[in-house]
Amino acid sequence: MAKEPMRVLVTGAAGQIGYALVPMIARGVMLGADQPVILHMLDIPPAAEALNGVKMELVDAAFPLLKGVVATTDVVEACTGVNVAVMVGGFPRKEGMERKDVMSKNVSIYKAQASALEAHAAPNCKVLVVANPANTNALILKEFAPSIPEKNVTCLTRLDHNRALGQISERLSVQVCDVKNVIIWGNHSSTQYPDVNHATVKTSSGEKPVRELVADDAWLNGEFITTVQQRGAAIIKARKFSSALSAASSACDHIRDWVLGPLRDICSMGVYSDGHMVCCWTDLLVPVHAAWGWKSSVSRSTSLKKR
Ligand SMILES: NC(=O)C1=CN([C@@H]2O[C@H](COP(=O)(O)OP(=O)(O)OC[C@H]3O[C@@H](n4cnc5c(N)ncnc54)[C@H](O)[C@@H]3O)[C@@H](O)[C@H]2O)C=CC1
Ligand SMILES: O=C([O-])CC(=O)C(=O)O
Repeated sequence: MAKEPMRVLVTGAAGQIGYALVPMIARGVMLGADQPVILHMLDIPPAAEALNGVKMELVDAAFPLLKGVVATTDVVEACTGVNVAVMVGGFPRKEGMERKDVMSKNVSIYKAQASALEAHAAPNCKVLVVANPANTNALILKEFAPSIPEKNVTCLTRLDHNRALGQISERLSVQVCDVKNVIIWGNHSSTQYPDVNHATVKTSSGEKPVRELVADDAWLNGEFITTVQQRGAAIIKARKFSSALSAASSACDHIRDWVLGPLRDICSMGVYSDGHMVCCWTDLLVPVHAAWGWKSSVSRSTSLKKR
């Protein structure tokens, strides 16, 4: 029997991440190839015409899984009945800025949208905050939507996780799908800690630790970490815009693993923390005292199986 459609909200849908993300959702990349979806797209009034253009393209692409599109500048209409909310709306940083430099503009957006989600989203709505500073925006959203369970409010560190996989794959000239179990600790900022201490690569003679195969601790403890930490800035320098297709794809990975699970490998996501960080996968739970991140920010890597 065909599944009931799930309603997926994308805020900032007329922007560059939105433009890359909505076709991925409509194709089943986020929720599965047998899951019909109704897309709710929100943007601000100055972007209404562009938003309508995105809607026209979604119609023109004739996605079989796409059962409806709500394109609106009304936050209540956008949030009504949504099962998944991907919060991309906000302002990106420009070259030379840190992500925290867009905080004052973006944080106020998350207060208003939290209230609308709290009042109108479906029960158990799962929220992913992408807009920067992603951890802080997620914290604001959680505070202003107290009836949404805190475990349902997350932010994106999967892009950093995927970047770490990509760097290891390039360094070792192996397929990225053969690299697993990197961890991103801390915030989606230049203070994050990409950790390869549990990471392995599938080889013809079994799984091998990344540290053993790379055999260059100076690189792993130095250039590798700064490359992942600074990758967003490097993309801005090269493209003059911040990353979009990789952010959209990583948002799909985040929600897919969360909703569809079960996980076999470690994945990284920002979740609410009481000051500790926990990394767990399969049945193994490894608590680590928080050495970075700020108090009550969302900053841990976790297996969704435990959530
Ligand atoms: N967490 C992560 O890994 C990443 C986060 N980002 C962040 O994602 C955000 C979006 O990036 P882009 O799509 O490149 O920016 P963009 O400027 O292309 O698009 C943002 C969209 O949000 C809309 N918007 C602004 N205020 C809004 C509001 N109150 N309600 C709904 N929509 C609103 C804008 O009109 C625009 O269409 C930025 O904050 C960026 O820094 C970007 C890449 C990775
Ligand atoms: O760096 C930025 O501003 C955009 C972003 O968060 C990323 O690409 O990681």
